[in-house]
Amino acid sequence: MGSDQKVRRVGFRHGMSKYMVHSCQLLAISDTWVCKLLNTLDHFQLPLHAFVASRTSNMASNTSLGLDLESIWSLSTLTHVLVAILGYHLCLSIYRIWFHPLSGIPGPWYMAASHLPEFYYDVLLGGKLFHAIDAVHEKYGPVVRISPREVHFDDVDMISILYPLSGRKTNKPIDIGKRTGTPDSLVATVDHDDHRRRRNAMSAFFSNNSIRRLEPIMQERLRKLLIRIRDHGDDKPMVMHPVFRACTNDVITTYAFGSCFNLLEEPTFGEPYFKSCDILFRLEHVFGSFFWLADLFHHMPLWLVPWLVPEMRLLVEKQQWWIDRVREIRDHPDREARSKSTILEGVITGRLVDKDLTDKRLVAEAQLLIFAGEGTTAHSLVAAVYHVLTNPPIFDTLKEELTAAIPDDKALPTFQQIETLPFLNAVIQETVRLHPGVIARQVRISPDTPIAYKDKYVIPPGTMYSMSPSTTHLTAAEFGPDPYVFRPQRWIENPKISQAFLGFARGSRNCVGMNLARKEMAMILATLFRKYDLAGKGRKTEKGRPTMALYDTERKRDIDPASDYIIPIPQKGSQGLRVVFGH
Ligand code: HEM
Repeated sequence: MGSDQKVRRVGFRHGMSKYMVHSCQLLAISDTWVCKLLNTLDHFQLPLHAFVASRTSNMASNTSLGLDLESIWSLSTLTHVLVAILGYHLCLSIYRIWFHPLSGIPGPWYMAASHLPEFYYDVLLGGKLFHAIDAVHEKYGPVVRISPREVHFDDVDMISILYPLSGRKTNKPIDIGKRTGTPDSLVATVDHDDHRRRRNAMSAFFSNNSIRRLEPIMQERLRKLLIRIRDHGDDKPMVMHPVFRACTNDVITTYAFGSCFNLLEEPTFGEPYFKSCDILFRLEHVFGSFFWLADLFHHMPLWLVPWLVPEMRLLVEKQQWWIDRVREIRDHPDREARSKSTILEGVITGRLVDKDLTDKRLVAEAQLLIFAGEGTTAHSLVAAVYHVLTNPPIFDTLKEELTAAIPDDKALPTFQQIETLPFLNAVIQETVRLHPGVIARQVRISPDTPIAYKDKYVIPPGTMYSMSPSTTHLTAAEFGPDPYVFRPQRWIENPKISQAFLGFARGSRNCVGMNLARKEMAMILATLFRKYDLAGKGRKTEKGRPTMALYDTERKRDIDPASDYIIPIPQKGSQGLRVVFGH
């Protein structure tokens, strides 16, 4: 185990003991509170009966006593209701720990007993369950029960069994739709067969051949990106996340609808809009814990949302734009004859059934495409730039490869030039391993077939099970003794390690946009690192050559995930990756 990983592990252990203490405190507090309440009520019972009896005898002569009696009765009813609720939860917890079909799976009793730990880590602490899960694996082994109804794995040998490409049905729980507010989008589709039909309508747009049509669109955006960087001014730190997010948003919106918001041209790179979207991500765990709240929120009319949450106005405006575009395509009299150059045109005119073509589902699909296609790739791009700039030997190897492939440093790269560059591809793969743009657990359900774990345990059909890239990518033996270290060469030395890679998920529900994500990353990284030289301590730069260097950016604070809100979020107060350019 490398020293960095040890540090991380010790950090986890420390974090875990802290979390355990917190959860025990929480349970203890609620327990004490409940005991106190019961004692008080118990204590109250006898005097209450005596009081009721004495008052009842006087009732006929004093009408005001009727009111007292009512409040007394309601108090007594409340006592019974509370005791019944507590009794029910106690029995349920006992059942879940000792008699549930998952009771033999290792894991802490409090996670088996209730959803309270999930609520505590994800809602109260803010997206921290993923750290707690790592610590639970460390203590209980590669298969653990992390909630009354979910089993989590950290075993590379299970990947092909848990995430098959074909051969058995793979469902998803309704949770994902509730959390994201897109219950009928592809990623949240519960039923296996519905998913296959919807995925087929979209997947052709993401083949390597299909995305070739995006080359001029990407090049045009890259030209704009370079202009914005030049105009930003020399030696002035540039916050890169919104810049990359604007770039990826423009590309995916154009591909989905045929036009975009030109966020790269906005002075703020669309940051206020992104902040507006992030509120939805921040609500994810709250909605996951309170489905009724999710339903209430997602069923309210669109105009009411900014009225209740003014910060979401910009997102609602974009949602209205998506709705208008979807209706325009779907309700076009000559729908079938329309060209199918955009994803939405393809989806709408594809072989779908009526229930797939409702306003609600199509807008959810549009929202999924935009959200899945922008922040994810931008997050990984930020991490890639950080690692290349902090590792001069990696920068030099990449520069050498790019210089050979793209002889003219004033020209933008073409798809053909960057397609087969082993080191650039290794940089991308290593980045997504350490910094996947989707950090959420990859949850699935096998609806009909039980899943066996090495003759030890059987996961019954209908059970939620999951794996997480943030766990497996730091523990799998495939990644050697230094899994926390950014070392692209590992992918060139041993390509077989890809069998432990979960960055884009695996199986029939893996990331449909991964070719696009890889291509966007390759084009943006090739453009930046071909044009700019690395400046900094001990680096000799040629006079007149453009340079780039990191500005006050730390891995733990600004790059590593501190919270899981589907997308990874860095520590509070972080400004993310900042870079200074010189021209
Ligand atoms: C580095 C960038 C990206 C990463 C790390 C990533 C990762 C993932 C992962 C892990 C999933 C599976 C989620 C689950 O198990 O529930 C997924 C699904 C998906 N991704 Fe990506 N993604 C990236 C970029 C993109 C891009 C550019 C698009 C383009 C629109 C995209 C579209 C989708 C869609 C539509 C799904 C749902 C697929 C399905 O359920 O069949 N992703 N992505």
